[in-house]
Amino acid sequence: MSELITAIAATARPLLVALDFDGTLAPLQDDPSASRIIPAGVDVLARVAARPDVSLALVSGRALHDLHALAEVPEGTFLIGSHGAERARVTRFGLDRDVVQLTDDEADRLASLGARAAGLVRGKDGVWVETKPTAVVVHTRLAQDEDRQEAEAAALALGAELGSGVLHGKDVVEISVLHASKGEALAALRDELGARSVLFAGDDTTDERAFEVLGDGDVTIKVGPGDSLARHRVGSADELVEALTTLV
Ligand SMILES: O=P(O)(O)OC[C@H]1O[C@H](O[C@H]2O[C@H](CO)[C@@H](O)[C@H](O)[C@H]2O)[C@H](O)[C@@H](O)[C@@H]1O
Repeated sequence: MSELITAIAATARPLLVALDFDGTLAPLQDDPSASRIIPAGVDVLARVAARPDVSLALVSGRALHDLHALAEVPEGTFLIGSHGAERARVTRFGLDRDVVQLTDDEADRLASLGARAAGLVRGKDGVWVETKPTAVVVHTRLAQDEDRQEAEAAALALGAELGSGVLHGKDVVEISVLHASKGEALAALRDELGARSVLFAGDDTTDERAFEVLGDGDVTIKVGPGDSLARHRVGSADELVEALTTLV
């Protein structure tokens, strides 16, 4: 932890603090609608965002409207949703957002994906489908091993057939009709803001795309166990929030 705190203190300014949501700020839940940022996180993010030399962003796989509803972040926060396919900024009047426009082919494939995914989960206990503006997600957190393996294999095959991008995260297979990644979205936001350094924290394999685009002067933090390109590691959302207090 002390190495991480030293690295955070040494970041060049302006600094972009970009954080994943599920598993990073909000402990994982069986029901995604029950996810909440930990209370200490709400407070520290408000204080981080108030710093004149720091910008705050959440970079999530969540659909943007979902992320906005769950993340209690202050005005000015950038929200990147659907793994980079959606983007907005929080204002006092609501979200200032870029609306995703699907082509006819993408819209048709999304509709087919929804129908085919619904078919592949039928009869499998604990497997269900979440739909997003650019993707469908097959969730397997509550399934027993056999149903989980079958559902994930079928979802990956469906993704190869109809998707433009497939991500295999924690108990989810996400099939998108757009090419998007947290890495591309984070690099674009960094350029736009002219940030001299970036702090990014994430817990899942999908966050590795963001770690990939960061360099020596940046701070990369893996939350929890698992292989990672990140230089630093914390055990939980509480530890991450504790480290972020260094900024304020
Ligand atoms: O990029 P993230 O902010 O980590 O979002 C990734 C996915 O998060 C949600 O699923 C994950 O969290 C759920 C609630 O804790 C959990 O039940 C599920 O197993 C996790 O994979 C969300 O439902 C997905 O749409 C996001 O893409």
